[in-house]
Amino acid sequence: TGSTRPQRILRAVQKNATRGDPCSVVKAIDDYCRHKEWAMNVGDEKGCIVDSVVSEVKPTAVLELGTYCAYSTVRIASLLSPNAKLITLEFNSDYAAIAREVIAWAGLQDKIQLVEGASGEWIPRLKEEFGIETFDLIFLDHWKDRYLPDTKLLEKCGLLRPGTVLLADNVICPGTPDYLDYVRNSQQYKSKFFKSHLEYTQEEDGLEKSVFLG
Ligand SMILES: CCCNc1ncnc2c1ncn2[C@@H]1O[C@H](/C=C/CNC(=O)c2cc(-c3ccc(F)cc3)cc(O)c2O)[C@H](C)[C@H]1O
Ligand SMILES: [Mg+2]
Repeated sequence: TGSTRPQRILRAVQKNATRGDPCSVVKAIDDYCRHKEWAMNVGDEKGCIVDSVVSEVKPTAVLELGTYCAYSTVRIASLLSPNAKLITLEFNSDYAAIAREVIAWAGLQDKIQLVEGASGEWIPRLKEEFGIETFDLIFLDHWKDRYLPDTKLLEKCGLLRPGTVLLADNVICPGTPDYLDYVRNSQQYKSKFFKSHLEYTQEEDGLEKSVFLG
């Protein structure tokens, strides 16, 4: 009954990061996953691209699909304006528990609402449960075969507006072919690929930024 990788990541945060300092939390996770054991965080290289998109969009309502250890949750939330909110969906209760601790260590509990549940069940409830009209930015980083169905569900639920930005991780590795095909060929999206590398490796990967046109 040893520890899990997320538990070891949380321990690295508690050991090496300063409470209330999101940047030190991000750095502690990157240092651990680069030098001790790989984990599927968006990472520091793709993370800089995420930062630039967040800074450009200046979102007040952000949705993240797939929290895992809350690396990207903390990274994005640390860049948000005082009144902005980030909702993150995680359906694995063990990961959700770790993520809550990482978010607390970063001191970002007031900006982040972690919802423990599946995207398919919760996307239709976000308007009613959280008073959301539409999202300004959506970060997709959950199971890769769920990017497309969940994007269609977001459209159906009226959670996208002209200008909403969808930012998708791993469009090369592991890859999200059906999603890429959809956003790149649909008249409803203006899509752009940001070439990068798989977190902590030299493998090719990248992010797809798709603006919903309505
Ligand atoms: C009901 C299901 C849908 N609804 C859901 N609703 C809520 N939460 C959901 C849903 N589906 C999944 N989640 C949660 O999101 C997380 C899942 C994250 C998944 N990420 C990857 O698989 C990946 C792989 C590699 C990779 C690359 C190269 C390799 F060699 C190995 C691995 C790299 C990367 O950057 C990656 O993000 C978490 C583990 C899982 O519980
Ligand atoms: Mg990813």
